[in-house]
Amino acid sequence: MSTRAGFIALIGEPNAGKSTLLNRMVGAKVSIVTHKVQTTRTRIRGVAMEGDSQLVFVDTPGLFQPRRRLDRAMVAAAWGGAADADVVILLVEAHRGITEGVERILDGLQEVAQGRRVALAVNKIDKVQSDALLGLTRDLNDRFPFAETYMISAEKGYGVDDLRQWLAGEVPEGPWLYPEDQIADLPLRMIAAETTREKLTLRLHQELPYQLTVETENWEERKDGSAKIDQIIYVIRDGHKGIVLGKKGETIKAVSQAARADLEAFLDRKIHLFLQVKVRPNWLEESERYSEMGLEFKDGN
Ligand SMILES: Nc1nc2c(ncn2[C@@H]2O[C@H](COP(=O)(O)OP(=O)(O)OP(=O)(O)O)[C@@H](O)[C@H]2O)c(=O)[nH]1
Repeated sequence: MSTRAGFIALIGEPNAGKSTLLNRMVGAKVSIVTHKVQTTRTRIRGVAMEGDSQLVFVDTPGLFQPRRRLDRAMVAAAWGGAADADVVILLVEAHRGITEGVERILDGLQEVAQGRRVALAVNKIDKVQSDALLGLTRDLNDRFPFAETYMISAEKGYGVDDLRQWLAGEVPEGPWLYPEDQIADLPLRMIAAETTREKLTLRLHQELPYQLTVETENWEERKDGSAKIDQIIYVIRDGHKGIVLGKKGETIKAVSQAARADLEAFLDRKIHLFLQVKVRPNWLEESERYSEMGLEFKDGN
C-alpha cells in the first residue's frame, strides 16, 4: 500500500486550543499547554501516524494583531507555518464565536489558502449548547469555503479521531518524512528551555512571562548517564528578577523542581538543572534571542 505524508498547520487566535489539539493528535506532550495566552513562540512539530499516513503538525504561535517587534515575529512565524503546509486547520473557539481576531485570520487565510485544503475545527464544544454551534459553523462557512467542518473538544477528545482520519486522506502520497517513533523534532535544548518557561508561566503573573525568555546555555552529558543542564532566564528589569527568584528563592526553586521532574520523565534519565536569572533590558530587541526561539528577527519597530 502506498504511504502518505504531509504538513498540517494549526492556526487560530491565542488560546484557541492549538497546543491541546496537537498533543491529543500526537499522543505525547510536545508543546506547552497553559491557561495563559501567547505561550507558544516556536513552530513546534509533532508527528502522528494514522494508518499509512504520516501527519506532521506545525503548531504555530497564536495569530493576533502585531504591535511590538516580538509580536510581529510571532505572527510572521504563524503565517509562515500555514504557507508551508499541505493542509491548514483553523481553530475557532465555540463559546467566543467570530471575534475580531477570527475575522482578521479569515482575511489572511484568503492569501495562504491557494492550493491548500483548509478545514474548520470549532473547538471547546464542551462549553456550549449544541444548537448554538449550527449558526456559528454556517456563518464561518459563509465567510470562507472550508473543505470540511469539524466540531471538536481538543480537551475531551470529541471529534479528534474523525479529524485525524480526514487529514490522513488529505496529505499527499509520498514517503514518510520522519522515523515512525519520532514525536518531536525540536532540539532537546529548546525543549528543555520551553519546559522551564512553561513552569515560569504557570507561576508568574500575566505580563511577566511574556517579558522573559529562557535559554539553555550548556548541556553536559555525564558518565553516570545523567545530564547537567544550565539555563539562563532573561528578564528586562531588576524588579522582575526579584519576582522570578521569589522570597528566599522560593519561586525559582519550585520552577526548577517542576521543570526537572518533567524533563526527567520526558528524557527518562536523571537531570541536574541549574537556573540563573539575568537582567537584559533589551532582550526583546536582540536578534540572537529570536533565533534561539526559532523566530526571524524583523527590522523596524
Ligand atoms: N473547555 C475546553 N478547554 C479547552 C479545550 N481545548 C483547549 N482548552 C483550554 O484552552 C486553553 C488554551 O489551550 P492551548 O492549547 O494552550 O491554546 P493555544 O491555541 O495553543 O494557545 P497559544 O499557545 O497561546 O497560541 C487551555 O487552558 C486548554 O486547557 C476544549 O476543547 N475545551
